[in-house]
Amino acid sequence: MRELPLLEQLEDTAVVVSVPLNVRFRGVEHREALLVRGPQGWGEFCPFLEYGPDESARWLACAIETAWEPAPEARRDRIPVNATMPAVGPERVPEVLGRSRGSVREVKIKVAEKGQSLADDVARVRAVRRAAPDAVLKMDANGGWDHREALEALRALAEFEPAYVEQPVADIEGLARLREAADKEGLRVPVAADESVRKESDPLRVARLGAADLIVVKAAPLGGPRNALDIIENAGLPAVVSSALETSVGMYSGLALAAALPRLEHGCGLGTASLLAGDLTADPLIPEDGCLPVRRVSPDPGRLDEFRADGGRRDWWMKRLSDSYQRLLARGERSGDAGHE
Ligand SMILES: O=C(O)CCC(=O)C1=CC=C[C@@H](O)[C@@H]1C(=O)O
Ligand SMILES: [Mg+2]
Repeated sequence: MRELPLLEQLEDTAVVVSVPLNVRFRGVEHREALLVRGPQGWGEFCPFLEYGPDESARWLACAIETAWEPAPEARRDRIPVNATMPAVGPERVPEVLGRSRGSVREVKIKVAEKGQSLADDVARVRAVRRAAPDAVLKMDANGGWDHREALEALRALAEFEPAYVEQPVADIEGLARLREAADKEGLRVPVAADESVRKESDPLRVARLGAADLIVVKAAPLGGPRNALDIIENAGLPAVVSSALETSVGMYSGLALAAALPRLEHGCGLGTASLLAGDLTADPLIPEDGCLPVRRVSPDPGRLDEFRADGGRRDWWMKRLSDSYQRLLARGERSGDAGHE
């Protein structure tokens, strides 16, 4: 980043919102976020509530980049996306898929949810196959299996010919070991790394250790689109851009990243605005025929009021903003009045 805006500039424009989801996703039922406004438009600072200041600082760098700096040069203006299927029962699958408009070309299905079994996963995947017979399927275990469970799951899921399984086990060495074991069995299921890229101090370790066939990249946890582009280039692996469950306003950082990528081999996980029961705009980024347009979204003032979080939640987010800002300064980012008009 060139220069950070002053903390006061961020605080002056900050609006804290809490938007309900229409289906529980990774334990979240309300998505909280702090929006800031810079010379380029709005940015969304929305680390999940349990994240500490070091991790959150990268999300703030992304919000600032999005609001204060022009997007990296775009190579496309429409992004193919996957529908995202939370760990719901099979009976809810048609309803969730129905929230995307038109045909759905790819579906990413959550598996390995705490308290559920492999049979639950297979039933959900089968229901998706039934509802979208021609769609490419992929699964995301969020590191929820151990080695033995993951191998068993890959065997059970192979019949659906997944494009990949995301983060089947939690750690990088485990991913490498699983790939080797799957290969020995002749299981042709590619492995993607997500948490092993965005939560590691060294996002390139996965690539160095040959622990994944591809990487999942998210603009916010990786410190913004430009940093994410550098990581992808240095990793030398195919990349899938995915959301961090932003509102349609924050989704722009992921769209800008996906638009700038030299190669885009898979649908991106940027269709998650359809998991929100409300959004900050009347024209949300809902996929149509498996694609999203690359466009910035400004919040509607009425909707900002509708979803505004006040009192204790606002105080909590303002403190988080300041803590994360201090971390960015401590990392050597310079503050100035960048972009001050
Ligand atoms: O990739 C997608 O289809 C949607 C985004 C998505 O799955 C996620 C968004 C935010 C937090 C993560 O737990 C989750 C993921 O693990 O990829
Ligand atoms: Mg994931």
